[in-house]
Amino acid sequence: MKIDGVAYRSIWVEPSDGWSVRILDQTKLPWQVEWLRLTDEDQVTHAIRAMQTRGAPLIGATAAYGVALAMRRDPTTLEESCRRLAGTRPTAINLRWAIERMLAALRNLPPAHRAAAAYAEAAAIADDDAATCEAIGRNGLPLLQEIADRKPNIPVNVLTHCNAGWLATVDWGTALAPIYMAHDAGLPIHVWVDETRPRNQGAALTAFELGAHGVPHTVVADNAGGHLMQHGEVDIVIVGTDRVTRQGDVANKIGTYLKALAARDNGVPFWVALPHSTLDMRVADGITEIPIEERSQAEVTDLTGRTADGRIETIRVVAGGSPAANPAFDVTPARLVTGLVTERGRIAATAEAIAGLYPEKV
Ligand SMILES: CSC[C@@H](O)[C@H](O)C(=O)COP(=O)(O)O
Repeated sequence: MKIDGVAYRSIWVEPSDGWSVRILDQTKLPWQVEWLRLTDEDQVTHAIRAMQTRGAPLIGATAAYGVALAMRRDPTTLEESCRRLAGTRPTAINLRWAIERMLAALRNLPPAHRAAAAYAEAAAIADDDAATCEAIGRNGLPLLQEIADRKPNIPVNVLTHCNAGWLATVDWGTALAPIYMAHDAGLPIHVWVDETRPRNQGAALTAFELGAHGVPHTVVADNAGGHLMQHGEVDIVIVGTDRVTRQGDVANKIGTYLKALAARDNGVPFWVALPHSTLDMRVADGITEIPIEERSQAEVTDLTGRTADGRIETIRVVAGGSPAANPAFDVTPARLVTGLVTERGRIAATAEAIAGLYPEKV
């Protein structure tokens, strides 16, 4: 990914000291590009909870570096640090996946060797995510190419929800990776960006990313998708995900399910892009078995933006004493999903296809 022409990853180790960890403060985007420097596990847990860093794969990589920072300070706290980091957010399974990988790599090492091994394992997780997302891009590209072939010189209209781009991963993104590759290959692409209330990941983050990459896009209110589909303005929906069950149910940002329903009603293909770290083979039924994060009411009652004179301000938009509810994710049943784009290829969202592609996970 590039910001102002400079290539970055979404997380990296500060080269000048070789141990502190840099992340973009996503609560400041798109108004300020501010790289935070994380120096201990507490800062990492805060960054994940407060969503300074977010997106399922990136949360996993950040937690892995949190373990490394904890091991640098006190290598005898491995189990406790992993428990704390794993408890920061409940829905994205990548967090548990990364912590379990860290535990497996470190548990049997003498404490004196744990810090170095933890940094190496966290770096391997980050490298794996970047390479995996790039492969997702390659495997998703033919979906867009096929549509472009059917309507030469007319933009392929993709609708996406939330942010599943490089800000949600170490690099490339999941749902946005095929879009970047299609754009770079010269396909005419236009993206409908759902604003994604309450936290506006679409309006703030996806629009920022696509703009930085020069991809034509339009931000729409979350409620616009069904209308656009009814009028033939959407060729394909591609979203990311925070957890996919062994039967293919998909947890993703709240509002995704409604897009899947509208897509089905209008014959629009609904694809879900995911890395292997997002598969949770321990659960089958997403609706009853995936814990859905409930976040603060303030995310619904308040809006943050930049004033004309450049100040970042938060204002209340909900009437006086009205309470709010804020479920952060929903589950789209596998029957509404056209298919899954993974680093190993594209498959149907069925138990058989998932088990066939990932036999080592069964
Ligand atoms: C590639 S992460 C999956 C996304 O589609 C997802 O909804 C997401 O961005 C994660 O939610 P967030 O609550 O912003 O961490």
